[in-house]
Parts: sequence; C-alpha cells; structure tokens
Amino acid sequence: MVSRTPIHDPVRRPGPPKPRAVWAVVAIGANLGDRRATIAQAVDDLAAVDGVLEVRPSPLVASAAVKLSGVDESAPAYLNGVAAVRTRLQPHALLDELQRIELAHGRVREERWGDRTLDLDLIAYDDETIDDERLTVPHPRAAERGFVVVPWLLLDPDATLPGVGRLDTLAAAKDGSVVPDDGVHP
Ligand SMILES: Nc1ncnc2c1ncn2[C@@H]1O[C@H](COP(=O)(O)OP(=O)(O)OP(=O)(O)O)[C@@H](O)[C@H]1O
Ligand SMILES: Nc1nc2c(c(=O)[nH]1)N=C(CO)CN2
Repeated sequence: MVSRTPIHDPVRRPGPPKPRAVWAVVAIGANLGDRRATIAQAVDDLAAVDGVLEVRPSPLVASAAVKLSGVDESAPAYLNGVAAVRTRLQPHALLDELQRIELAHGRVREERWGDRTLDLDLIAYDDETIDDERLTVPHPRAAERGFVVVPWLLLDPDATLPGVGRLDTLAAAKDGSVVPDDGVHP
C-alpha cells in the first residue's frame, strides 16, 4: 500500500534561536610589510566571518613601536586602528577568528611585543568581563595605550571601556606621539 504520509513536513518548525548580536571592539596593529594593505584586508576578512554582521573601522594612526624595553624608534613604526564589530559569535569563538586572520597574514609569535605583520586584540565584548587562560576582556592594557584609545575616539568620541569609563578622560587620549596616518610610508 502506498503511504499517504507527505514527503515534506507541512509544519514549519522554527530552528534554534540565534544568539543575540553584541558590539565588540577589536584593536588592529601592523609594523611589518604593507601595513595599510594588510589592515584593509584584515577588516574585509573580519566582515566575511560567519557570525559577524557589521564591521566599522576607525581611521588609522601611526606611532613608534612600544617594546618591553620602552619606545623603540629604530623598529618599524606601527599603523593602528580599531574596529567596532557587531557579532553573534561568543568571545572565544571571536578570538579564534582573530587568531586565524592573524595567521593568514603571516603573523609569527616569537617575542612578546615583537614586530608583527598583523595583531588583532579583543579589547571589549559588550560589557562583559572575562578572565581565563586564553582571554582577558576588557584587554588589560587597552586604557593606557594611545594607539588603542586615540583611534577608538576617532571612531566614537563617546566611547567607554567597561570598568574604566569614558575614554576621552584618559591620559592615553592625549598621547601626542600617536599621530593621524598621513598616508605616507615612513
Ligand atoms: N583580549 C585579548 N585579545 C587577544 N589575545 C588575548 C586577549 N586576552 C588574552 N589573550 C591571549 O594573549 C595571547 C598572546 O596574544 P598576542 O600575541 O596578540 O599578545 P601581544 O599582542 O604580543 O601582547 P598584548 O596582549 O600586550 O597586546 C593570545 O594567545 C591570547 O590567548
Ligand atoms: N606602537 C605600537 N606598539 C606596540 C603595539 C602596537 O599596536 N602599536 N602592540 C604591541 C603588542 O600588542 C606592542 N607594541
């Protein structure tokens, strides 16, 4: 006998609910190779990630490399920016994607604060606080870094960092050694 059961279930069942979207802030830095091209491509790579809904990049700024020993004028200068990222990814999944993009752009981890083709740090994730073996959010050094605070304020003059407050009140906001990128390679 031929079954009368319909092949297609006529009842549309909703899938699992989508995780809610939040804003995260990612710091971007590069001091080796074609820094502008790498940063532009990294922003595109981020926008193409499944679970990333929107990426709003800041203007870029230039600054001398800060090493563990202090400012190193003899090292290649950095270009830095930040990007506001609207995402449904959980923080560790977003970190996975940041590290995948770093590796795709030739990032080599040799020395701490060493020269690099691309650095992507997760600065803030909504208003969450995270501290485990892989991830500390908000990034513990963000508030003292002119190369993070200055471009973030260029993107959002009202920016706040959870646990810190308004960025425009910080000393790092007035770091005169962090200058707008003039489009000319040093
Ligand atoms: N908020 C964060 N963003 C990125 N990496 C983080 C964060 N918190 C902890 N980490 C961990 O830090 C490790 C080292 O990251 P990375 O090599 O980018 O450090 P760095 O850029 O040299 O130094 P800094 O953390 O001072 O910016 C990563 O493997 C990652 O697990
Ligand atoms: N100017 C500048 N210096 C740095 C930077 C950076 O992005 N810009 N990143 C570092 C480690 O994250 C260490 N030093």
